Amino acid sequence: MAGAAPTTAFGQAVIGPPGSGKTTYCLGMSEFLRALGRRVAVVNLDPANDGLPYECAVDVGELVGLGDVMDALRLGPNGGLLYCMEYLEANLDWLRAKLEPLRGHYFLFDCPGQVELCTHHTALRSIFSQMAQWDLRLTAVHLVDSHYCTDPAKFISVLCTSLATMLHVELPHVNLLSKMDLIEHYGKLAFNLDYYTEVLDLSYLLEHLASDPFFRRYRQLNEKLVQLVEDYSLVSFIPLNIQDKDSIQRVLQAVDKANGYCFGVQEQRSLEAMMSAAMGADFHFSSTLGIQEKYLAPSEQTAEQEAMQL
Ligand SMILES: Nc1nc2c(ncn2[C@@H]2O[C@H](COP(=O)(O)OP(=O)(O)OP(=O)(O)O)[C@@H](O)[C@H]2O)c(=O)[nH]1
Ligand SMILES: [Mg+2]
Repeated sequence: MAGAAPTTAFGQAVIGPPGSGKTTYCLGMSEFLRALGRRVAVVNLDPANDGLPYECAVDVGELVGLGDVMDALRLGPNGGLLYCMEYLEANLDWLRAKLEPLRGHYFLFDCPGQVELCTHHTALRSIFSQMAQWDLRLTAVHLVDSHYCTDPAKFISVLCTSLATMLHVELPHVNLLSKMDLIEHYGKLAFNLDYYTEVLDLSYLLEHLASDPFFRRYRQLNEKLVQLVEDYSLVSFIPLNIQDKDSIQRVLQAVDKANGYCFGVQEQRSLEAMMSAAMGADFHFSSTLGIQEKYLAPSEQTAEQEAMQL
């Protein structure tokens, strides 16, 4: 890797709110990367994740069990999960010993969905910064459900949490709008898609909110929040349809650029050339990535599923 020692490892820290699609992303991205010829190791850092759909190289559940913590310390799921992450932070030699034999792999870290872990709690950030000391160059891949584009107020809150996450996690960063295969089912968006992905002039969002009597009272607050996001001008999104290889390719190019992987000698050829060589027309994911029928856009449902619904 240009500028990278032979021991340098690369990977993605997959973060985002509960249900945003992190685990499904790790499955889809790992299949895509393996088709590209990368040796992939998926590491589960979410003690609440059970029934993992992917081949898990390291599972934090071997170190600390959320159920045990909740029982022993009489904590709820959220407090229990934060305790587990603090316990992992205090026992990083365990994680290092697990990762060492995987040198040469490309890592995907499937992280917990608690928003506070990415906006103000320090455990996850210090785990990432410790990994940087181990010469593991990560890109934070932050998933946000594209459903939030359907409501201006929700989109403003997503902009704020995305900005707070970027400033707190302190990693090269890519924001994704996930579940784009469902976007048409959410009804007509107020603006076209690149308004949301490029985060263009947010004053239009405010106009939209002002028309709602409930939000009219909070106009000044919304103006300040929008101004904060615009002042930093850090937030933008890449739309992701996890079942579409061109969509994943665009995400991977942004991720590889962010953490410097793309400047490496390992893949002299451009990613596109790698894709067409490795993918061909017949590349397909091994399953619907565990996306339950109820989440599948009708176009994705097979004929027999449709027949069953008649
Ligand atoms: N249609 C569709 N459904 C998806 C997609 N990604 C995830 N889902 C569904 O959304 C639900 C949540 O997905 P997960 O991958 O478990 O989300 P997560 O972020 O790991 O959730 P937590 O582990 O609870 O934080 C599952 O039922 C998935 O099948 C997608 O791209 N499209
Ligand atoms: Mg998950």
